[in-house]
Amino acid sequence: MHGLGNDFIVIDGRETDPALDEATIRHLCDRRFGIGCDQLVLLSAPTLEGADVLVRFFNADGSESGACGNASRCVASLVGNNPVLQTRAGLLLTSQDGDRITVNMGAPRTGWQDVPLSKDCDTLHLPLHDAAACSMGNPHATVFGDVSRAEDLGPSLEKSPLFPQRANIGFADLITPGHMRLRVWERGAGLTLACGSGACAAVVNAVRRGLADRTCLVTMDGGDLQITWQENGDVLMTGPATTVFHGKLP
Ligand SMILES: N[C@H](CCC[C@H](N)C(=O)O)C(=O)O
Repeated sequence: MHGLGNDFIVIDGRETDPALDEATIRHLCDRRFGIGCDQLVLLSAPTLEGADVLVRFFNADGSESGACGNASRCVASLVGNNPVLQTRAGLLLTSQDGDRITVNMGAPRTGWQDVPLSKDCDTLHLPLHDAAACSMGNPHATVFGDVSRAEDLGPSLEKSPLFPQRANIGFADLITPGHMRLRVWERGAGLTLACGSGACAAVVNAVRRGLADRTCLVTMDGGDLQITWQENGDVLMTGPATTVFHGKLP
C-alpha cells in the first residue's frame, strides 16, 4: 500500500502473529533483495479496550517508530469500518469519506524531553538550523526555508547528537499561511515522497511560530494532505490511501 507514494508492506498478523526479527524486516523492506518499502506495518490483535487492531510501524532500517501517519490511513482503509488503531502513540480514531481518510493523530508533545532532545532547549528554536521540534509519537524537527536542502542536510540532522533517538527532519516553506510545501528526510528511511506525521509536526511547528493557520494544506513531492491542529489539541490528518497488490509471504 502507499499514502502519496510513501509505501508500505502491510502484514495482517491478526490470525497468524508472525515473529519478524529486525533482519527479516530489513530484508523485506529492501527494494532489490526483498519486496521493497519505506516502512513495514504489522497488524496484530488489539490488547486495549476500544481498539480494533494493534499496529506497529518499522522503518526500512529495521527501527521501530511510534507513529506513521500515511500508514495509519492505509490500515484504516484496509481494516474498514472506521477502526480505532492501537499504536505506541496511543489510540487513534479514524474515519473515511469516499477515498479520503481522516486519522486523529492525537496531540503533539513539545517539551524537550518529549521530542526527545539530549539537552534542555527551546523546542521552538533549536541550536540546529533554528529548527522547531515536537513529537507526534515520533520525533520531528522542522527546518523552515529552502525545501531543496532535504537531501544534503537531512542525513546529518537525522543523526545529530541533539536527537538521542534520531529524528525525522522536515524542510518546510509557507506559500501562504494556509498552504505549506514540505519535504521530509525520514528517520530510518531517508527522503520519502510524503510523511504524514511529518506533515502534522510541520504544521504544529509553523503554527507555534505564527507562520501558519491551524488548518493548512501540505504539499509534498507525492501529493497533498489536509492538516488541522484543533483547538482541543488533537491533530487531524486527511488524505488518500492506495492498495497496490495483495500477496502471500512464503
Ligand atoms: N520514519 C518515521 C516513521 C514513518 C513516518 C512516516 N512515514 C509517516 O507517514 O508518518 C520515524 O522513524 O519516526
